[in-house]
Amino acid sequence: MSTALVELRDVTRSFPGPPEVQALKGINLTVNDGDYLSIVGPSGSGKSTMLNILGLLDRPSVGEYRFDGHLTGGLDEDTRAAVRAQRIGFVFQAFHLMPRRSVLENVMMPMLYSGTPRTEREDRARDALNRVGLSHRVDFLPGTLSGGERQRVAVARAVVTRPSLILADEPTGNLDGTTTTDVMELFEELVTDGLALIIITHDLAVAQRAPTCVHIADGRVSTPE
Ligand SMILES: Nc1ncnc2c1ncn2[C@@H]1O[C@H](COP(=O)(O)OP(=O)(O)OP(=O)(O)O)[C@@H](O)[C@H]1O
Repeated sequence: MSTALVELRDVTRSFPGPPEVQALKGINLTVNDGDYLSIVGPSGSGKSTMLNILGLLDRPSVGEYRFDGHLTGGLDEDTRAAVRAQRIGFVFQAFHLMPRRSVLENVMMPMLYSGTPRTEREDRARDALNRVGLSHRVDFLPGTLSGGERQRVAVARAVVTRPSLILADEPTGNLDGTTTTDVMELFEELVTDGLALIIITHDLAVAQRAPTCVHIADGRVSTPE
């Protein structure tokens, strides 16, 4: 049996408070290479907490998180940061691009501390931008782009390190209908190439595009479909 990319086992995350909040309660989740799943649930149900744990930005209070078969609980912060930088790409609702840097520089940024020579970083960033259909925008500043273009830059930045997993938190929340479809089609091409994609969304039409939709309510997975 091949190793799962992501495995949460009985994961609970409590915030001490007071009052104490149990944001996640006994979550089990397995994600394999090339899996595509959406996470939906009401505000405050634990979606971002789960994404933070999956992205190694936070740790379970109880339970285990294995990434590519390795237990992550005992890893120090530097190792976690390295795994995050090499294996996980993040896409956010508000794009989080650096406003004073060109599109190309934004996409080169995740490789800055990887030791990759500048020429290779630039080639890879140009490839990633080509991939998202923005080769004509490399020298632009993010503020001069449309919302859909900005999110495509963010997708290029997320994939430029060739990660195994993309975590997307409301990636279409600031986009209109047509642009949402464009960005989702782009994500889905990445899944076809073997990346695993986990997307948090309030948009049911977006959620239903994924073959697996995980519903969270009050910190528990309620009805996986
Ligand atoms: N750092 C924290 N300290 C204390 N409580 C927290 C913290 N982070 C999250 N919580 C609580 O945990 C619960 C889950 O929060 P979380 O942000 O994961 O929900 P969510 O489903 O992502 O919500 P939304 O859709 O509104 O973003 C909430 O009750 C929240 O108040």
